[in-house]
This record gives sequence, C-alpha cells and structure tokens, in this order.
Amino acid sequence: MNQVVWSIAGSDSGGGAGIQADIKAMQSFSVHCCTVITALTAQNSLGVEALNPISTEVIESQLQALVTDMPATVIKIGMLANVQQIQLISEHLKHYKNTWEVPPLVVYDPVAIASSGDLLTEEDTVSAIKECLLPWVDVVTPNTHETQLLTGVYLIGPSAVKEAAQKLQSYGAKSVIIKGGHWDYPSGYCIDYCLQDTHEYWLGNEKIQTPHSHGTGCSMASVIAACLAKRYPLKDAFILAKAYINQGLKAAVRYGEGIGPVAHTHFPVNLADYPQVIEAGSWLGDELDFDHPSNFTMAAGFAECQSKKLGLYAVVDSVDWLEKCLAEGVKTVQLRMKNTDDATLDEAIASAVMLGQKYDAQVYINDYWQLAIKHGAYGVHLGQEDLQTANLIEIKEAGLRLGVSTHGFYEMLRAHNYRPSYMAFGAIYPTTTKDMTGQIQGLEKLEKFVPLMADYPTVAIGGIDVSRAEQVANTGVGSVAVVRAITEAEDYPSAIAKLKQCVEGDSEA
Ligand SMILES: Cc1ncc(COP(=O)(O)OP(=O)(O)O)c(N)n1
Ligand SMILES: Cc1nc(C(=O)O)sc1CCOP(=O)(O)O
Ligand SMILES: [Mg+2]
Repeated sequence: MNQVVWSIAGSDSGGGAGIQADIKAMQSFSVHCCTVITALTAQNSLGVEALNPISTEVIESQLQALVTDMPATVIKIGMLANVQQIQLISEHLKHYKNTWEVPPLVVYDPVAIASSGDLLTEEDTVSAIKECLLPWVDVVTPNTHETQLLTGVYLIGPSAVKEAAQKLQSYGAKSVIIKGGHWDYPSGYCIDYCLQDTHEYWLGNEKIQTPHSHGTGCSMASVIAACLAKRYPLKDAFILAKAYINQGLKAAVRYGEGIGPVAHTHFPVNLADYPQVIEAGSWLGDELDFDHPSNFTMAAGFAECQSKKLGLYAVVDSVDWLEKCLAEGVKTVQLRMKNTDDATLDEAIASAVMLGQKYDAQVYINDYWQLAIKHGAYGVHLGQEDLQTANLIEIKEAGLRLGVSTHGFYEMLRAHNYRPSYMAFGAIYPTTTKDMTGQIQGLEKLEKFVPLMADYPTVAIGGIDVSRAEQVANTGVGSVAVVRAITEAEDYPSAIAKLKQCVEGDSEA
C-alpha cells in the first residue's frame, strides 16, 4: 500500500518553506503528500509581508475531503495561525486517534518564527498548543527559539535542552526532537537532541556554511513524517532527515535577493552528509558533558578481515555443525552458542579455533570475547548492547577482528564510530531463529546500507535461504550469513553448494 501523509500547514508564496517544502521533501522519499492549507503567506526571500489565515470552515472542508478517501498514515502539522485553528486541528486529531482502525502518527513542527526572524503566529497561541495540541502529538520538532517560546527554558547548555524536552513531554508530546540549527554549541557544529519516551540521544555534524537555509524546519519534519509513514523507526527517520537537510544545504542556491531555500534532492546517498551518533568518550560527547562509565573501554579501528567479501557465512550453535560447514568449504563461520555453561564454552571455543586453523578458515566467536581472545580466535561478533560492556581495547590490542550487528541507519552509524572489521545488516527477512520483531529491514534498506558502508566488508543476515540468496547478493553485499538455511536443510551439503554459488559465484554447485 502506498503511504499517504497529510501536511497541515501554511503556503509560502516564495516556494521555500511550508506546504511547498513539505510536498517536495516527501516526494524525495516516495511518499504521497496531501495538503490542508491553514494560511496563505505573502513572502519572498527577504521576509514575510502578509499572513492570511484560512477560515476554520475551509480547513474543515479540506480535512473532510481527505478523510473519506485518502486517510493518512502520518499527519504532519506546521503553521497553525491562531487559537481557533489549533483547537480545530486538536479536536480532529483526537477523533482520528480514537476512531481510526490504524490511528495516524502525528508529527508537529511548531512554526513560530521564520528564518527571516518574522513571527508567524499570533502570540496567544502558545498556551493552546500546550493544552490542546501537544497531547495528540507523537513527535514534536521545535528549533531553539520555539523550544524557548513553548517551555520558557532558555537553552544555555545540554542540561537545559534536556529540561526543555522533558517539559514538552509533560505537555503530552511522546517524543521530542530539539533542533540545534540556531544553537552554535559547540561552536561550528549543529547538534540535535531526541528524547524518545525515556531514551535520549544526540546527533551532530559540522555546520554547513550557507545563508540559504529557508525551509529547513518544515523539510526536516516532513522527512521524519515520510519515514515514519514507511514504518521506519524514529531514530532512523531522524538520521535520514538530518542527512537530507545536510545534502540540501550543500546544494542550496538563491532565487531572490535574500535567503534561498534548502534544496530538495533525493534519498541521501553520501556518507559525508550523514550525522554522527554522539557517543560517550567522543569529542562531541565530552563537549555535551556525557558521563563516562567507570570501566570505559571505547576503541576504534579494528584489524582488517582477510578479504573485502566474506562470502557465505555460516552461523552455527555447535562445534559439530562448525566442522560440517568447514568440511563443505565454508570459509567464514561463527560459533553462536547460547545458554551454555562455562566449561563447555571454553572447550567448544578452543576446538572451534583449532578447526579454523585446520581448514584455513575464519572463525568468529559470538558474544564470548574473553574466550575468543584467550584461544586466539580470528574474530568476535558483537551486538549493539555488547559495545557498551565488552572491553573493546582488549579486543583491538589482541588483534582480533570485530564484526558488529546493526539494525537500521541509527545502529549502522553508531557501529561506524567504532570502525569495526565488518558490518552486519539484519534482519533482512523475518526469521524464527531469533526474535527480531520490529527490526526487519527488507531489501530496499539493504540496498541503501551497502553503498553507504562501502569501505567495510558487509554481511546480510536474517531469514535468508537458497531462494532469497541471489536477490540479497544482487544488492552488492559481500556476504550472506545464514543459520537455518544450512542447519535445517534436508541436504545441507547441497544447500551450502547452492548458497556459495549465489553468494560467491562458485561454479561447483
Ligand atoms: C553475522 C551476524 N550478524 C548478526 C548477528 C547477531 O548478533 P547479536 O546482535 O550479537 O545477536 P546474537 O547473535 O548474540 O543473538 C550475528 N550473530 N552474526
Ligand atoms: C542471529 C541473528 N541475528 C540477526 C540480526 O538481524 O542481527 S537475524 C539472526 C537469525 C538468523 O537466522 P536465520 O538465518 O535462521 O534466519
Ligand atoms: Mg551476540
């Protein structure tokens, strides 16, 4: 089903912000944008000359036309020009949320001040936004001025940003993204903050030096709305929105005498446009006063894999299966044993390492990095949570390769901070081997991950079998990791031969 997003916003006669920006940004992400126009502004690149609110009757009629025929997956709200409009939209959101079979998600970009400095809404709207609208909002995306206007918190540093976000949550917004485009802290950087339920994170990149930034707020919220409509998690939507804006700022040009609009381009494909996921221990993390855990062991730049393409990658739960795969010529294998006692693990990992040497293959150990170091394994494979607890300095100093699991754009960029030996993307398809609910990526996203991480050996995992291996390999991914496609095959040597053929082009199959 094609996704529909409604944009409830004002028209910018200059074509750079408002409804005009929203349509273009959503189009770049292949999402259809329906519009409900709240105001006709007369503006150009020099400023806002007039603000003409649309009557609530006309707004209502636009909503009515859409509701019967093109219901929204996500509703993106921008300029609401007066208290009556805020009340009307709030009533409708309440109704949609309570009555639609699939309630829409609501993204609200509180348009209060244009980049020209003009006030775009009547002053008595602030309390109506807080009392009536925010309780129906899933994601609110204020800039620093709007945050200060809505919360009264003056954003003098990271702790004030957090305090303001909590205040916005206390008014009812589920998630808060505070955009730091107008906040020169640290100097020369653009740092954004997200409070998602109780989980918080920061994204940052060097500020792109251009005066032509008109429409960045509307466009960013529209990309978030488009990505949520495609059922991307908010973290990934936020990453993609920042990358899209960075790309657009680099390509922005002027059309009048004043500030030009951010350019509307396409899905961001250049890693240089993507923000950094800010981690404790990084320079930006220190600038933002992140706490270091007492046993902090962050490391980056791990030993290289023997080749850029790891080929067929067997992930198995016993030494017996490991040897069977090696004997059939699989060169990349992982011992993934769960719920096993220490003595058995120690013995199994020692045997797995010896088998790797015997068959001249690369054996990775899942989870148990200390035993992998002890027995001199070729590498370890860690999940995102393990990055916080494993001693990465010890792994790096022992010369072991590090493979890292990622599930989406956010985790991919987080893993990139560590410069691992390879990057795994999952779960590509649903799988019964492990609960991957809400983390299925599909081929469309895999096709985006692979070129972005082109400097790494790449691995696809999750639900891949002989019938799917070829289309997965066609994305350019260098390796396909499988569990059941081998261990549950009726004839595993034949399954291995076919998988190797798809992934490595091995002509023996
Ligand atoms: C090649 C490869 N990719 C991903 C995983 C998953 O690892 P992780 O996230 O650590 O989860 P568990 O495997 O420990 O359940 C993997 N093992 N191998
Ligand atoms: C172990 C594992 N990790 C995944 C991830 O996405 O990180 S998916 C997965 C299970 C892969 O098993 P199968 O090939 O049987 O579907
Ligand atoms: Mg693991």
